[in-house]
Amino acid sequence: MITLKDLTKSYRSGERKIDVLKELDLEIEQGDMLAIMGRSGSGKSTLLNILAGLDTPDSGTYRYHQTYVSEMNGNERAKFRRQNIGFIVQNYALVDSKNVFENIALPLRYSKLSKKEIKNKVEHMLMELNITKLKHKAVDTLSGGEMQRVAIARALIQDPALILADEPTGSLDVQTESEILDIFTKLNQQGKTLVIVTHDQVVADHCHNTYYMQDGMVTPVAS
Ligand SMILES: Nc1ncnc2c1ncn2[C@@H]1O[C@H](COP(=O)(O)OP(=O)(O)OP(=O)(O)O)[C@@H](O)[C@H]1O
Repeated sequence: MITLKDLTKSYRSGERKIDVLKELDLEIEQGDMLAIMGRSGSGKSTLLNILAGLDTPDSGTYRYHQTYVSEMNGNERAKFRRQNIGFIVQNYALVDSKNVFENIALPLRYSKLSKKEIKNKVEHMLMELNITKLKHKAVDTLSGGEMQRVAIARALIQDPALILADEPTGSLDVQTESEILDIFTKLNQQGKTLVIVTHDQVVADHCHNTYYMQDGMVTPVAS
């Protein structure tokens, strides 16, 4: 599904150049559920942002099925992202001024769907994630677990094939983490591919494969 080849990425910080990715290679199979672990600052978020098309490598290639994302311009990447990627972050990134329904509907704002079609889609998503009763609530009144369910619903509303999650359970208690992991497992069983950046071995244990990021590269961890 995905082939990353010889990816490099550096950042400048004043006079200093930080080489974050150093000729990184990675293959991700369709239907995989993959954890990426590694120390703070090792480049996990950088890698995830490149996979999402939010950031670009300095060199190397990123192939998604038959298309080269690494050759796309900004507009093409934005379209690629809308069509293929669901992105979930640790702190949910919900819009406080909008309620649960409106947050989940956000990615559809440029779609050609009618109001009724959007309503149906969002209501289906609310049901799937068992949060129908939260529909009209302000997001800043929700618990962490509820916020993450809303964020997952929003990430899934366009039915992306690839779900990228950056520390998705990092702010949650053990019980809520377990519920979110069950949701991820169910999504994977429905055919979604998941890549999860995590510091948490419990999360990695739920995945089929784990990679460790170090020295700008990823290596598989034997299970
Ligand atoms: N936009 C940026 N400008 C400058 N330096 C950056 C930028 N983004 C990341 N970095 C640096 O690149 C390195 C890798 O950062 P990254 O966030 O990818 O690591 P990480 O493994 O996800 O860390 P953490 O586990 O703490 O989230 C760090 O040294 C970071 O300071």
